[in-house]
Amino acid sequence: MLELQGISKTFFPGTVNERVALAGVDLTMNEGDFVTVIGSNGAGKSTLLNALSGKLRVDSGKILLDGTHIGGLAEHARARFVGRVFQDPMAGTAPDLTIEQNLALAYRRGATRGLSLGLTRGRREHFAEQLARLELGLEHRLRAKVGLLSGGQRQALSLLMASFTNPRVLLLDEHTAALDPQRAAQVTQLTRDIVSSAGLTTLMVTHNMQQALDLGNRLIMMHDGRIILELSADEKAQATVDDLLGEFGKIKGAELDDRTMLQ
Ligand SMILES: Nc1ncnc2c1ncn2[C@@H]1O[C@H](COP(=O)(O)OP(=O)(O)OP(=O)(O)O)[C@@H](O)[C@H]1O
Repeated sequence: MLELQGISKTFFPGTVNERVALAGVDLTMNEGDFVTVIGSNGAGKSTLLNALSGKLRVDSGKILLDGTHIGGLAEHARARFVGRVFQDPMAGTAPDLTIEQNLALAYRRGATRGLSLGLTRGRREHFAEQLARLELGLEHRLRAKVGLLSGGQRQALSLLMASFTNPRVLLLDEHTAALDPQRAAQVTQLTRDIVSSAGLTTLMVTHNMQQALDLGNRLIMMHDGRIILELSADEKAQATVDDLLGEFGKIKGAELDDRTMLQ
């Protein structure tokens, strides 16, 4: 179980640039919960994921994984149990390394430095099996440099790498936003398959309302550093994009991203 208890973060406190990014967020996720996160611009969505991954330290509040406080652990220490995929397809993979080298690095994530990549025959076979799940033919290109892949292929690979070691928490930060609609749909489907087959506890930020409704079993809406709406599985199943836009309409001054408005 993952529990966020009153987590808060203010950037540049006490200055003219002060920004309250998280204002006491409480969220409890059970094992296997897949929560989609939507919100206005600057609502605190990325900051929430950064707080969970350890990229930034919160000012107050607790992050508990099965009752253990992990808020004090550095990002590299959390990498063992937190997987993350970013919006930028270039962010999750190393372009100058081959597909198998990237996978090997993901495989030993969180292990002590200095170990070899351990690219044994058995390991390569395992990688090929995993890559075959993507249905992109990458299992035949284990020694190709990742820099040669398309954005969609790299994002699919990032997703596989992030989920490879069965992380306790998977964080998806608008991971389909930079892809064309066809590739985005493919990576969305892959997300559904990978998360459900491994039963991963997942938080996914998206500006795509339909995607937020289609994926996952719960939905939260954020504004001004707070969770202002939570939908349970049943409520989410019945909700429409218009309902969500209606909820946004109730927030005074909420700025929605152009990508949200265009849907
Ligand atoms: N590193 C930072 N330094 C200063 N302010 C920051 C930093 N990161 C985020 N903020 C501010 O914190 C607030 C929340 O930002 P955050 O990026 O979490 O929002 P978001 O919901 O992800 O927004 P968007 O959908 O526009 O990407 C904003 O006011 C933002 O300007």
